[in-house]
Amino acid sequence: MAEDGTGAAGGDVIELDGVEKVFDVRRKAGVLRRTRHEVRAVDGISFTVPRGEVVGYIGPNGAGKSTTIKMLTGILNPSAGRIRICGIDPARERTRLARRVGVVFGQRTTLWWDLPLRDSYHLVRRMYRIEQERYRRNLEACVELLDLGPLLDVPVRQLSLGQRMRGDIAAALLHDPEVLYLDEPTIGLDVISKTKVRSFLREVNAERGTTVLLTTHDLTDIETLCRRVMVIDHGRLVYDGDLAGLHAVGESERTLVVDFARELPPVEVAGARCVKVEGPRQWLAFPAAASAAPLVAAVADRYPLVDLSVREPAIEDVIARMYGADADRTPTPGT
Ligand SMILES: Nc1ncnc2c1ncn2[C@@H]1O[C@H](COP(=O)(O)OP(=O)(O)OP(=O)(O)O)[C@@H](O)[C@H]1O
Repeated sequence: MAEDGTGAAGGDVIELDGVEKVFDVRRKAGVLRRTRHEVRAVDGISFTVPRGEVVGYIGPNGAGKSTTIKMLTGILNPSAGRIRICGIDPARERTRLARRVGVVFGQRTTLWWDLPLRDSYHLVRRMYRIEQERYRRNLEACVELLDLGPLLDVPVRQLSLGQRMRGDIAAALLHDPEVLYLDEPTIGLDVISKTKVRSFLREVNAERGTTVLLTTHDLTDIETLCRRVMVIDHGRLVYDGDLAGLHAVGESERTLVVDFARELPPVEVAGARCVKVEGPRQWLAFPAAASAAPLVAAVADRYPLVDLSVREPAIEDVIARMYGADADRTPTPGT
């Protein structure tokens, strides 16, 4: 990627080399005394992301994900190492970089609380000096794909979490960013909103070739959107590959939750084991890297099936299993 930040087609859009972030934390240790210690939130991370790739950036709570994203936007300065986004150093040229990236933080909105969505978007347009025709085109596409039409005149504070999130994602895309950072974009959303957000992001990536870095605690986000996943733990990159590989390394399991027409003894099917029975409902654990289709076919063939769903393992479980810390535990079946 050109150092001048011109962002030539192709090449690596996100580049990190030996990046560290150390926080200096002071704690009260008496009436007048304060102790100081260091929190090494990001501890020597290197990776590159080529243009157009959608990458999952996952890890347990406190692993260093948000700190990384804040450094990639220029909000935080790295303590060591080198970062380039579209060839730009985020800490030195935050404003110039802002024109090339979009950011969505699931836990807080970038919209104006008391303004209707439409007015928030006008302000975004003026802030980024988006040319009128481009703005109209982008807004139209977002409104259609994210079902925002009926919400445009509603003040942001009156929107549900799912509606607000869709509104935030549209705001982040109005200036056609080349790179999109999404920090927990589906957190707290219902199933329908999650599906809408995921299919919209797929469309944006396919149509515009936007490079996406996504942090999430929801493995279905990763499964539907990312071919590549990076795992960070204690500030270090501990895995970089595809999701199937991650499941294989962690020997993780998914769960087929099956409702039968009546109560049955634990069913026996090849490739799965029954881990819980509750009335006519049973939980069958199977290797997460395997397809659910043959298992579903085998169960449907031999038993009176009413309904079924597939549960993904929790990201925390997958990572714990990577280290063998939890190797003997069966996944916690949901209800
Ligand atoms: N401003 C700060 N001052 C001191 N310590 C911080 C600061 N920001 C983050 N940390 C610490 O750095 C570590 C990484 O935090 P970070 O928020 O990046 O984790 P995360 O992976 O995003 O976690 P979560 O999934 O809970 O959002 C944690 O130990 C956190 O307490």
